[in-house]
Amino acid sequence: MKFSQMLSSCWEKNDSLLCIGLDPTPARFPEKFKTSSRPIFDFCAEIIDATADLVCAFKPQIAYFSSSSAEQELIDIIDWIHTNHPGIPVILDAKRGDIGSTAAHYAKEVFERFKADCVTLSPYMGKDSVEPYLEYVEKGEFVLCRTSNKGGDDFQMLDIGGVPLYIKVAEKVAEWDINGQMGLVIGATYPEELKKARATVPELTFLVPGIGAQGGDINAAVKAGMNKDKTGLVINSSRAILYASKEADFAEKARAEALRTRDAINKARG
Ligand SMILES: O=c1ccn([C@@H]2O[C@H](COP(=O)(O)O)[C@@H](O)[C@H]2O)c(=O)[nH]1
Repeated sequence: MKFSQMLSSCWEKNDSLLCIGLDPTPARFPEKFKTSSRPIFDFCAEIIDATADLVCAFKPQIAYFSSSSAEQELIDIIDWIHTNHPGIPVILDAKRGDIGSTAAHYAKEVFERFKADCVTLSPYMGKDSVEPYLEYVEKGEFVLCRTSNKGGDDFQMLDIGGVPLYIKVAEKVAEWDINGQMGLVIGATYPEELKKARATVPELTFLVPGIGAQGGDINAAVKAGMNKDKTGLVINSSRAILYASKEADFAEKARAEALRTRDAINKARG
């Protein structure tokens, strides 16, 4: 099934725009994982099983796996989601960007080796750097547009002939997206920009990090970024859910935080 169809059906089935980010940091895991031979896999699997009915997607961040030489655990956790919670899309947050010949290998890695349904990409190297991903027509790509961090101002807010660069990126992505598979990354920390981007590209889906640990306002972000159908958003929270408790009740507390977040998003949708 196409990534866009998987996402739409999870928005509806789970009544949720919430995406849980899988950013596993072993030092923050509960005690019991100290004796596990695969702590990253075991921790993520428990979080996934406790929350799968509350989300529209899971978003593993590749650096948290590769920095611990845990690529096999990443492969296994994506397989775990597809096998045990079929239909929930996996967005691999890898922020790739390189010349076409190299991008073809990154695309093969993300879609064939890791078997993710979607990937995050940098727009900095232009159209030919994203084209190899688009050849996987069933898959999705979210392109960095207005990132959630303060340093995003350095380039994204530069005036490019009367519009900020992030708006130019939004326009370009809409132009490149001939197959309805692309979207934008826009931080919940910037509701004004969410609103302007939504007005510029009403049809694109936005991946929205920055609520939870980064302090973005859920109500403001949802109201600014949702589309005319009150969807069009994949709102990510990682640390606030994963580390809601460091005790034996971590999965239960993660579920409670996920439920609270999903409901706050839905309240804002109206
Ligand atoms: O603009 C961006 C793009 C990506 N991220 C990623 O999202 C999560 C956020 O984690 P929290 O714990 O909810 O803050 C993380 O994987 C980032 O790499 C982002 O924050 N901002």
